[in-house]
Amino acid sequence: MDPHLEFHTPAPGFLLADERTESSFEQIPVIDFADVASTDHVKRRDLADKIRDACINVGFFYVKNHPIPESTIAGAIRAAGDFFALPTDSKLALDIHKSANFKGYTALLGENANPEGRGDLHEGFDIGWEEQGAGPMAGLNVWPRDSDLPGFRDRVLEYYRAAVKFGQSLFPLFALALDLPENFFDDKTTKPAAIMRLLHYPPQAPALDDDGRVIGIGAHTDYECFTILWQDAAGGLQVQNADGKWIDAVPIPGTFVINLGDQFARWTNDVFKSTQHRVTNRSGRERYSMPLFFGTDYDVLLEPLPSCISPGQTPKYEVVTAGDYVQSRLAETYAHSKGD
Ligand SMILES: O=C(O)CCC(=O)C(=O)O
Ligand SMILES: [Fe+2]
Repeated sequence: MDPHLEFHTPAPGFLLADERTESSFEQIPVIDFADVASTDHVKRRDLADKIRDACINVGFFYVKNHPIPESTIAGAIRAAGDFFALPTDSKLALDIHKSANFKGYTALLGENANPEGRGDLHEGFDIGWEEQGAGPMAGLNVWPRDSDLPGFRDRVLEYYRAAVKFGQSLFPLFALALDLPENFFDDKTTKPAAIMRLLHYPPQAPALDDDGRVIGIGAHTDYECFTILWQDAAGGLQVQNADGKWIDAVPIPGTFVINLGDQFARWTNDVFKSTQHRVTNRSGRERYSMPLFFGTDYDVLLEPLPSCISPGQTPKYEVVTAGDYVQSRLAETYAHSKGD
């Protein structure tokens, strides 16, 4: 049997629900992924245990020794710089509001991640899974003309494919971390609902956030299972602990940040944390980042895992499909600028 598919037998009576904490972390753990492709089950179990710890206590962790080549990252970031430097009219020709499935360009203040906010001080470019029939969120991406931006599409797709592959390699580890068979998510992630964004945050002018309602991206949780985030050296990402304190997710060269989203919180009845986070770019220079949000296939039901519900406990969330959930959250986020 392929050791990756080996079934892990949970300890008798093991209840993940008993592990739920409201811990007030002060630091975001760094996890070494050198053993991610190991066929040694003990090493993978060890990695999964570290992931479980981070998911239960923080909802965020850094990954070092990740598999994405630095040249692929550099190519995508160069593409982002070139794209956001285009004239506004060329970018608005790709306006996300013209797309049926949330693909394309979001102008400054076009998104409002926190409903209390007045628009987010970033611009973005979104692409996703192109295969038709993968649900209403899938469909063709929109791209600038190659003559306007030679090489853009190839560089962005090279990064997208590498990040999707990385994401696919994480699902078996999350399954192990949840004491499930490593292949638990295989039939739920056949058409990866993976949305990737290029983000550009101009330096934050002090006057803008007089009332704290216009920042780079307002406090929010992500909607999918997990996010693979590359951030540049500018800093400004913060993560909220259970006491409400904002902890800096300082950029660490050579790492990715992984954070959990609402789909995993729903599978686990909040044993795994979908942690609030926000960005304020006070570095005095441009900030670029690239999140890839990895969800399950559109029709997968977000049903709580039995091990995450204590006897007599009522599940916290109504069961919905993963796709309907993400689609409704995206609609809320962009409603703010629709029709402008
Ligand atoms: O830019 C970042 O560092 C975070 C972006 C983010 O939280 C998001 O797009 O959901
Ligand atoms: Fe986020």
